[in-house]
Amino acid sequence: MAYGGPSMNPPALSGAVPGSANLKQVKLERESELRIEVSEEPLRLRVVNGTAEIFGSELPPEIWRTFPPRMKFAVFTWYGATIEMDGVTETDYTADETPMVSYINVHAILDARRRFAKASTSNDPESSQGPRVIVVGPTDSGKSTLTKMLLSWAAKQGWRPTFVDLDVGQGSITIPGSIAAAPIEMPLDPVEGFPLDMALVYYYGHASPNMNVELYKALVKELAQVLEKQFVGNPESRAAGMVINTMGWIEGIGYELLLHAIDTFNASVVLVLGQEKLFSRLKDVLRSKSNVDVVKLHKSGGVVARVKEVRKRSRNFKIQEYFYGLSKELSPYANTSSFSDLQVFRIGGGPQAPKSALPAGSTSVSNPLRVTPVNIDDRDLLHSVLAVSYAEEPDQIISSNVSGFVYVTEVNVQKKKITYLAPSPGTLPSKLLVAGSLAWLESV
Ligand SMILES: Nc1ncnc2c1ncn2[C@@H]1O[C@H](COP(=O)(O)OP(=O)(O)OP(=O)(O)O)[C@@H](O)[C@H]1O
Repeated sequence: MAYGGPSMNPPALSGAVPGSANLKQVKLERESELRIEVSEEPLRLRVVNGTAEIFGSELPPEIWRTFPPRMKFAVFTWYGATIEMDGVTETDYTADETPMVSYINVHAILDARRRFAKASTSNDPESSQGPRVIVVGPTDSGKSTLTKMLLSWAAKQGWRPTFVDLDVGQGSITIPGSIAAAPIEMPLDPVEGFPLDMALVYYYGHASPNMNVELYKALVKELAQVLEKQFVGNPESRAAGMVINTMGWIEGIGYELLLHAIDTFNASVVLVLGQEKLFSRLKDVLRSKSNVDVVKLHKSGGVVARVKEVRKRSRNFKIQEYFYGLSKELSPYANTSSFSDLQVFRIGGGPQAPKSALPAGSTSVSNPLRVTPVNIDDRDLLHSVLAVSYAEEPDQIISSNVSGFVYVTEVNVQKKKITYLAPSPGTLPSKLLVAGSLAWLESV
């Protein structure tokens, strides 16, 4: 089967349904998908006949679901289905050339490895460890989408795999600028996405690892160590293994960081999406590791590329979603504290000059892991997103995960008061807050 670009087949049965101007039915043949870009208005959709799934998560029959503006997704069917849409889309078309068969084959192999790990009676940490999958590839190759599918298919079969998100640029579990992990107990909701309630979150504070590479690595290591400890006491989740999503930065330092993640999480399966060069580099460099499989997979023709501006906007939406909910249905709580009740810290000395930019022979003197207090008076914090650390002392900040985030809406220097939004009421679980370079303007 060829996995080239989309084949723009006209839907076999398509047209307005009497009763609503925007109601349309689409009949999908087996192993084909309906690719949709939602317009600025929400779209309702349901399965009328047959079975269909969105990125690995099956849609219940007959029930209307509402998809938010600008969402891009595909409704895929293994055996054929009729889909009904109510609303105006930006684009919708069917495609029968998809890489889904190769993706489900990967899932089947992972499933067999999970069973093997579960059946292992020995205490050998190797054989009782399920697959540790890392998905890598350039930007817009469909990494997050493949990650979702693998997790949802595994959860559907009763596994409880751990999702790890190392992509600080977009942030699937929580706001961008974070790395996080969460157990996935059931197929992901196609609209709600990843569950946040049991997530283990570390705050890096920037949208690109470039801003402080050493900090990024330190947090990745911290997260991996905590998960490792959790696996020791939990054979079920150990056998289910993990699926790790990475960022699309695959050149230079980005490539080094991929190798660092593969090594730190002891990945056993590296899935390379959409780039021959990366596949061949990783295959070469990991050749000596007999327990690591490097697998090349085709990118889906349905993946929608996002330009820099769109990425920035989607980061802003993600922050907005954290405080206001997906459809702005939540109201965050505004709190005011005295400067003296909170302590805000920054990690590292701001952006580091790349080595190449320094005079020959010199090295940067700033310590990228230094934790320094921020003077709240200087108003720099206005519109910042701050993480609430679980650290008890400032020197524990790097090794501590965070309970959540606040957004600074006002800094009153005269009264020495700071006002912020928080997703839940009451006092913050900690007085130690962490600042980065992540800011947000509510109007965006
Ligand atoms: N088959 C498909 N049909 C329609 N839309 C799709 C399909 N596959 C992926 N998409 C959409 O394309 C966009 C990009 O996909 P995805 O986020 O998986 O890429 P990525 O490689 O993880 O991106 P990043 O560069 O941010 O790491 C998403 O909005 C996703 O929902």
